[in-house]
Amino acid sequence: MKGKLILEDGSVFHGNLISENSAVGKGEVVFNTGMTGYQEVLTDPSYCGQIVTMTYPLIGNYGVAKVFDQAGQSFVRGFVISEICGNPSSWQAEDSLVSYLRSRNIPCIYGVDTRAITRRIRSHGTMRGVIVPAGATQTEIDKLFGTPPEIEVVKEVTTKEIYRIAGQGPHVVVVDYGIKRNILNSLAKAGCDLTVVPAHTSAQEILALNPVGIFLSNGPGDPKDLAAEVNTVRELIGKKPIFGICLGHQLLALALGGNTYKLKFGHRGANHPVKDLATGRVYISSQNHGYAVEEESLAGLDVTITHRAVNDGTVEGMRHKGLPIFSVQYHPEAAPGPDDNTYLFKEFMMLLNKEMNQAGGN
Ligand SMILES: NC(=O)CC[C@H](N)C(=O)O
Repeated sequence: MKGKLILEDGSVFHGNLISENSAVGKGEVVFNTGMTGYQEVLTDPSYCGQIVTMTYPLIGNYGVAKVFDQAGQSFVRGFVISEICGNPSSWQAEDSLVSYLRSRNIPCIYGVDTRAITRRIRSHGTMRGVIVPAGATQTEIDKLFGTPPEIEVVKEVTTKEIYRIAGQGPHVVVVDYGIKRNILNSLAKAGCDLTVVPAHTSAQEILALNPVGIFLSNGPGDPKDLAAEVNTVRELIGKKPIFGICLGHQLLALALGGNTYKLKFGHRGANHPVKDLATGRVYISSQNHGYAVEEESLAGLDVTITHRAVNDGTVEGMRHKGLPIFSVQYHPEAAPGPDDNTYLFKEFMMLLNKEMNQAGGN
């Protein structure tokens, strides 16, 4: 079935729809430059509300397997591919991407010029868009564009109930704003005993669980839409060691008195270089963010900038000067991407062990 992707600026990209049942999708159109990792991208809850364009020209060639899912379902509003591989080959493949997209009713358009889309987004900035059948009327299209942008995306992706992932080490409360499975795996692998709580959990409820430390997860949307969550983080500062990733990093910055802003077209891919400012070493990182922490807003706060994006200088990490609190904008858990940054989970463990020793010594 023929279809098209229409951007807010009126540009139209023609292609084929993967299924008639899920022909319509609307959301903010973003691009991801990863050469692999399409299944992790599809199931990363941080993409909730967005239509993702993959810039790599051939997607689906190693199929899909359960082990790569980052959540129980996909929250993307659409997927845009140049050439889709219907005949995958990999020892791990359990199914093809085509049937994965169809069985989950994920709106997908393929056979489109993804590089042209990317160039347009790069020059105009991120825009909203819709995926529709070729025959969609202007009234139908106007109606889709007429609906307001989604802001309650964290509510959609956060866990509905508290759950535990038992471990031998320090107890950590994980605030789930839309957590990727591999973050939970990485924390568990580092030795943490985990209690995962919904995004709206209050500071009192979190502290009542008596954690050694607190982890703030990744998640979709604009951090400034999360006033209650920012207040909660503010109440937690100074009480326990805190580690934040991506949205967690942004919420921490807002809670400390800093500011966030929207990037023109964001960072999404698996090979973004970040510089550790203390050592000068450059790490290759997995990234997925459309917002960032405003550097000037951190001046005068008790915060040191620890990492910076090599491509555009964006703040990619910070650390509190006096408290055991640190955060990164990129994804040390990778999935997809390189494992260069998993040492950060060990650093969190060191803070937790120190906290336990101090508590033991009191
Ligand atoms: N991966 C994330 O946590 C993304 C954070 C936020 N939604 C952003 O786009 O910047």
